[in-house]
Amino acid sequence: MLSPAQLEILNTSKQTALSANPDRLEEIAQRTKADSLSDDELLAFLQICNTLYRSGEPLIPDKAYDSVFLAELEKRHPEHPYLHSVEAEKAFSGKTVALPQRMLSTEKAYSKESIQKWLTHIEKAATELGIAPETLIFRATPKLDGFAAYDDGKILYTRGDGRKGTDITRVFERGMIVGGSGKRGLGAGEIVVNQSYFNTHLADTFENARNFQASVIKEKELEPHALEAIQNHAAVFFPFCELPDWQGSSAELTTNFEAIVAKIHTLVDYDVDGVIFEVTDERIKQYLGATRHHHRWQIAYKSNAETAQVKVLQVTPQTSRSGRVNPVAELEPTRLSGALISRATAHHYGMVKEQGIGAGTLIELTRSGMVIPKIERVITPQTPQIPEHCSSCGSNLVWDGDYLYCLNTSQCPAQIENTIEHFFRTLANNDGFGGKTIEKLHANGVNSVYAIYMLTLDQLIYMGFRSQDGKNQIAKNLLDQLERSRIEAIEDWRFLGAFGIWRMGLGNCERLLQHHRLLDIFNLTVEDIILIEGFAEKTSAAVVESLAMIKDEFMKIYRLGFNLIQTPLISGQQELTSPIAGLTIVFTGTMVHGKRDDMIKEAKRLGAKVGSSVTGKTDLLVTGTDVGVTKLNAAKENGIRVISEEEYKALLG
Ligand SMILES: NC(=O)c1ccc[n+]([C@@H]2O[C@H](COP(=O)([O-])OP(=O)(O)OC[C@H]3O[C@@H](n4cnc5c(N)ncnc54)[C@H](O)[C@@H]3O)[C@@H](O)[C@H]2O)c1
Ligand SMILES: [Zn+2]
Repeated sequence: MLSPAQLEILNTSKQTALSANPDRLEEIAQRTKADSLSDDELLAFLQICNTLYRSGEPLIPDKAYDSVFLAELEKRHPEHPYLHSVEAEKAFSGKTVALPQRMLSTEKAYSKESIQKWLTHIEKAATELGIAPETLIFRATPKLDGFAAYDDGKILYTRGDGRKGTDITRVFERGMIVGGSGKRGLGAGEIVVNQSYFNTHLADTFENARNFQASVIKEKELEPHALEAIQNHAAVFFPFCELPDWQGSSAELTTNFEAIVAKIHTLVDYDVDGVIFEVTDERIKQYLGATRHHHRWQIAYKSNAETAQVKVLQVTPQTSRSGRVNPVAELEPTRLSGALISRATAHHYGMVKEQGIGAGTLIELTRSGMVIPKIERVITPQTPQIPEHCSSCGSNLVWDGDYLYCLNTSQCPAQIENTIEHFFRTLANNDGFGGKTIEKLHANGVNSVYAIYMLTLDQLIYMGFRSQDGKNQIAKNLLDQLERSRIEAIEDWRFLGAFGIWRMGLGNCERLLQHHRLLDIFNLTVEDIILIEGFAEKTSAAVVESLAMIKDEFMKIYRLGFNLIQTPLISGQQELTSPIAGLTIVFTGTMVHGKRDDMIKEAKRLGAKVGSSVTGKTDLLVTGTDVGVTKLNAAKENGIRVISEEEYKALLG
């Protein structure tokens, strides 16, 4: 499942048609097979992965991105511009400014041989310049896996597209310090977070370090834990020139290669995803220059140790807002290509049971980007740890296929609290309703979003929302935030998404509301929803069912009066300009360009009526191959225009 955050990024970036189709996106991401994709699809997929990765919400592991999808593009089109430029990041809000110096990516090497080749290249350049190769000094530093930025002493810039970045000086105003000597103005570096700090203080709030780093940069008010991390100096901007390093000659580097690489990985307590080698002589740097993608005097070595064998300490069940119980394996903390990993998820309890995952199980772990890694393979199984009762409410758990569920929807604290938390988090126009507050409210008998909106100041104070000196500011703040959530404008699709309807992530909510007004959606049938692109039959049925279930609660909350921005309807606009609006069309035969069902949906979207047989009312008969004579004759008799699939495509333009 794509997360709400991922869908939101896709929604706002709208780069490609593929980003409007989360189901297809997920299918590609999960199969990690690139050869079946068309060129367009492959490029679109790479761009989407890149956008998500740079926004802190990676969709696929780095390894899959590099060695499956990027490699496929390289195999097909070695000269493709995407491979030869800096992968741009989605612009963060803030002023766009030209970078004082170009920021590039790095060339990558995965073997010692490639590094040796690079050394030979540098030595050749030295000889050409009349410099004795033995006198050259090489520098090795940890390749920080953080968020690249550039500090000119006044402004801190993001890398952007390598030429223009965003002014994010605000991170210094938030109290972030510079790592190393602490001096400003030292050029390129990365925003990084201390690994041990992340694991003990942030791992519960942020899915991964990349996610945290991106959040530090955003304009939005900082999450309290993130602010605390900055103030505790656990998150810093570290200039590359200040990094601890190894320096030596080419001969020393070749002789002690493995030891140097191992040593560099231990020099900092930040996520590291390789070693950067560079030559220090400025004359050679100048002489070699750069491609549009990387400096020729620098190279990144990435070892392939991206998998590790790890022991499971225990499997912890977590009940989600839908009642599904997810198995989370707590692991012996293990360093995997730079990151310290202490938790992994198994796909579902079916897998836990079948493969024997419990205390003491040895598993093979693959680092998935920076996301909580998934368990790839069980090496030595143990007795599986399967819960019988919900860890939150104690009710009996039941199996549905591979999944375990707690069915106590109306009383299970985990489900209620996660549902409420999801509501406020999705609205994203309020603060204060995090896990702890909601837990406390629930402990005081408040068990729905509506009930929260009904609370009075006295009730909140009575529940203990006041400071030790008896002041009522905390309770007042909560009421203010509730008010703010209603007054501050939000898109109606976000409001709908906050109800956590099954299969209705933010992307689907927006798509639905592009075709129907918010209050009309409760009257829709499965057939109505299927017509919308991206909704298959199963999804449509689930949506109708869940909408019916939440209708009462939805209406109660809706009537509180929120400041909703209406999604513009696209069907109306498309219909007006569509060449087939108002026509009655019949499709017949086998279509070659796509499925007939899809063509029917498209035609309806463009304002046409679609008939199943040719009658006097038919305007257009569209024919594929193997067309039956009955329809053709009927068309002839009624003087109806008959066109081929090609002609129909041309008509739509
Ligand atoms: N998982 C995904 O979906 C996904 C998507 C896009 C990219 N990626 C990953 O991103 C990588 C490509 O990103 P990139 O273009 O940023 O290139 P890169 O990984 O080669 O990193 C280049 C950057 O390294 C930084 N750097 C860190 N430590 C440094 C040091 N000690 N000295 C000098 N520079 C240092 C610089 O900021 C430079 O901009 C690939 O490895 C890919 O796996 C993953
Ligand atoms: Zn429960």
